[in-house]
Amino acid sequence: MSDFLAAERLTVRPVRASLRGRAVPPGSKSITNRVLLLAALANGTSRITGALRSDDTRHMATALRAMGVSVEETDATSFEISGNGQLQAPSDPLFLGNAGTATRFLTAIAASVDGTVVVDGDEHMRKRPIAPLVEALRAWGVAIEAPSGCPPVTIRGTGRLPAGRVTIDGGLSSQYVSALLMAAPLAEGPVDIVLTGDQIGARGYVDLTIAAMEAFGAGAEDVSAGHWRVSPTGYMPANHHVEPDASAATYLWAAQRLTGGAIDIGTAPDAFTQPDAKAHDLIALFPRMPAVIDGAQMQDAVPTLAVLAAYNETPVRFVGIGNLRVKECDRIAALSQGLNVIRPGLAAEEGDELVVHADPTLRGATVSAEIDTFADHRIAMSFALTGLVTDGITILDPGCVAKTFPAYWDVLAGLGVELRPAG
Ligand SMILES: O=C(O)C1=C[C@@H](OP(=O)(O)O)[C@@H](O)[C@H](O)C1
Ligand SMILES: C=C(OP(=O)(O)O)C(=O)O
Repeated sequence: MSDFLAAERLTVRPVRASLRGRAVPPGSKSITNRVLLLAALANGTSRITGALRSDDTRHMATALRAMGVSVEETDATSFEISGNGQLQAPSDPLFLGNAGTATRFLTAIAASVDGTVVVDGDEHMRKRPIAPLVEALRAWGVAIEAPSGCPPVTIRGTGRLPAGRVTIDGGLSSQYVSALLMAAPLAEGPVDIVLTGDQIGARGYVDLTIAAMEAFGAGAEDVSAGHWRVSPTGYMPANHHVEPDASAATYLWAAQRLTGGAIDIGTAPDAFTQPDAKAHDLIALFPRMPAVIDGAQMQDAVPTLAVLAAYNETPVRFVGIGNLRVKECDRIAALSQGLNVIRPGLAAEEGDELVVHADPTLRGATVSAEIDTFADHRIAMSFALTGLVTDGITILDPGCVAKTFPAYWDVLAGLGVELRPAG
C-alpha cells in the first residue's frame, strides 16, 4: 500500500504552476462489476481487460469465487473468469464492503442459486436501503428477507427464477433496476421489468447494464418508457475491454480547469458511455458554471462539481440530488460540512438541494481546514481539488479512495502535486 493510502491525513499543497501532463483514470467501476458478474454467469471462459482493480471490484471477485467461479487476476488490469453457467451457494455470508453495485447486483443474482445466500456489507452498507429490490424479488417469487430494509439480506433460492412481470421503484437507486435486468436472462421464460414511478436515478446506468448484457449474449427489449422485456437466453462467455472510469475522469477535468492546465486523460469526453461524462461540459464552463445544475443524471460527479462551484464566479444550486443522501455517506451533508469548514457560509443544505455560495477569493487564500471524508472516496477526491489552489487543506482518511481509484494520490503526485501524508 502506498504511504498516501496508509496515512491518517494528507495535506494537499497548492500548485505553483498549472497541472500539465498525462494522467489516465482507471477502468470503470460500473462496467467492471457488471462484466465480472455476467462473465461468471456464462458457461466458459471470458477475458476482461482495462478493468478496475479496487476495493469494489475485489469484493465482487471474492464473492464470485465463493460461489464456485474461477476469477484469475492475469495482470494489473485484466481478469480471466471461468464458470459453468450456475453459481453455487457460498458457505459463508458474502461480505461486499460498501460496494453498492456488488451488493445490489448479487442480491438479485443470488435468487438463481440453489441454496441460501447472505449478502452483507460494512457498517456503511448496512445503512444503505435495499428494501425496494427485496420487495420486487419477493413479488417475483423469491424467498428473501432484509429485516432492517438494508443489508444483510438473506436469499433462499431454489435455483429457479420464474417467468413473469416484476415491478420496481427505481427512484432511490437505478442499481435495483440493473440488478433485476441482469438476473432476468436466467429465468425460465420471458420476464417483463416495469418501473412503478417515472423516476429513476441515473437512467444512463441502465443503458450501461443493457450494453453489458448484450456483450455477454443477452439483452433487454425496450417495450415502452420504463418497461423492458428480457428473454431467457442465459449468458455467453466473451472477451471485453472496459473503458476508463468517467467519474474518476471528472477529478482530472476539474483539476485541469481549476489550475488552467492541460491534462491528457487518454479518452475524449464524448467517447465515454457512462453518465458522469456529461459533467465534462459543465466543468468546461467554469468559472461561469450555471446558477442551477441538475445532478440527477450524473450523481457521482456532483461532489466534483460542488467543490468546483466554490471557486465559480456566481453561486450554484444543485437540484435532483436527493439520492446523494444514501450513497457511501450522506453526500449533501458531507459536501456542505466540508465547504463550511473551508469558509463558514460557503454552502447550505436546502431540503435535498445544495447551494454553493461561490467565493473566488478562496483561490490563493490560506485556511485551516481538516476535511472529514466520512469514509467516502468521492468526498476525499473532490475536496483534494480545493487544496490545489487554497493553502491549508487536509484530507482525513485519504485511504478511502481505494474504493474506486486506489492510485488517485499517486496520479496527482505524478502531475506534480505536493502531498504531505501524516499519521
Ligand atoms: O449502476 C451503477 O454502476 C451505479 C449507479 C449509481 O447508483 P444509484 O443507481 O444507486 O444512484 C451510481 O451512483 C453508482 O456509483 C454506480
Ligand atoms: C455511489 C457510488 O458507489 P456504489 O453505489 O457503487 O457503492 C459511487 O461510486 O459514488
